[in-house]
Amino acid sequence: MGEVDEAFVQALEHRPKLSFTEAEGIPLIDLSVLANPNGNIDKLVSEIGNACKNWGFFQVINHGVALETRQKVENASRKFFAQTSEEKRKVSRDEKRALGYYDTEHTKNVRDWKEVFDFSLQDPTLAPASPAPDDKEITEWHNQWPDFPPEIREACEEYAKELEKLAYKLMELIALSLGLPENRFNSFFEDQTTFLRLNHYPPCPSPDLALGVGRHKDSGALTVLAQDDVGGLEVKRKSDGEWVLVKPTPDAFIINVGDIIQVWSNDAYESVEHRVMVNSEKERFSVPFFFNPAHYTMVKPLDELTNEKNPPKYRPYNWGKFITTRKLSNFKKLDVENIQIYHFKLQELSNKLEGALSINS
Ligand SMILES: O=C(O)CCC(=O)C(=O)O
Ligand SMILES: [Fe+2]
Repeated sequence: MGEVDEAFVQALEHRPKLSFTEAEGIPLIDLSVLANPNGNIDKLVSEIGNACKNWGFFQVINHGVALETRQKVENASRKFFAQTSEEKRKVSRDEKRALGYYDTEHTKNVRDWKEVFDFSLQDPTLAPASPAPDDKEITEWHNQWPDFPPEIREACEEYAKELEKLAYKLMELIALSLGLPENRFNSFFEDQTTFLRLNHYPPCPSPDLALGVGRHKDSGALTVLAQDDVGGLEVKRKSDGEWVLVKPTPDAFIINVGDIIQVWSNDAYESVEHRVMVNSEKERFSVPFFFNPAHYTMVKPLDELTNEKNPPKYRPYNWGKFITTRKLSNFKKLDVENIQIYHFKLQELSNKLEGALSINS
């Protein structure tokens, strides 16, 4: 099949299997008890803790986000992506503008079969001007709203606010599940760098060779994802390393632990690899909400979760510098692996550190 450009072709070992065996899927958690002021949340906290520990991924239902709010974004997203490239490129992301439309993202140096539109929850969002460790200059990320469809801005802003409430609730439940006070994580998000992404995966002539998104872990704290009814998201099951399809569940959100929770929890909860398969017939849409802390956050294992027997497994890293290093890497092909949390891991892999730091220079 010569129809897919070489840039999209995955190495043999990373190509998707197009037939699946029926496998145990990620946990489904009912959040309805949160709507009841006298509800006992102990059972819920333990379900969330088990899901974070054993899977790093789960779905939630009865989450309090109105279906209409979600549908408005999905409809606006369909209308936006149905336009010509020329129209979409009027709001392009580039080295200077961190947010907007983009269709050449690479994951692990292979191009993804997708196009995206990024916008941040807080407009503007403050972030470092460059990845250089000594550069203290701060810049503002501004949203770039397209003219069409006219309702896209309001739909996205309303959705982002609703999702933020859900993300805080989930972080509170995760804090409780780690034996921490409910509000332990809240202050990290005061000047948050949270952003949302409209993903469009067009039909692909060779779904056996390319991926919508190559295998990766999410680098932020927590991801709350809405997927449509097409399916394609696969999660690497912790118990046996098999890729498991996350079957679409109507009106559910898919939640996953990101790298920052992994570090905060000192590996009690792990960020899990996932990827997106594409489909030769159907296009697919999804909307992740990436809940990310303030740029000045020094990410490190929480003092309460470490002690002499369980010493910190990571040295602190600056979240703003991490994310700007990642963003910049989208615009130049790296000859080294992109920055990853294991580069900050103590003891193990310390020789990898040199390679990671050279990205910054
Ligand atoms: O589209 C999806 O289902 C997941 C996308 C994803 O993993 C990401 O954008 O980080
Ligand atoms: Fe992801």
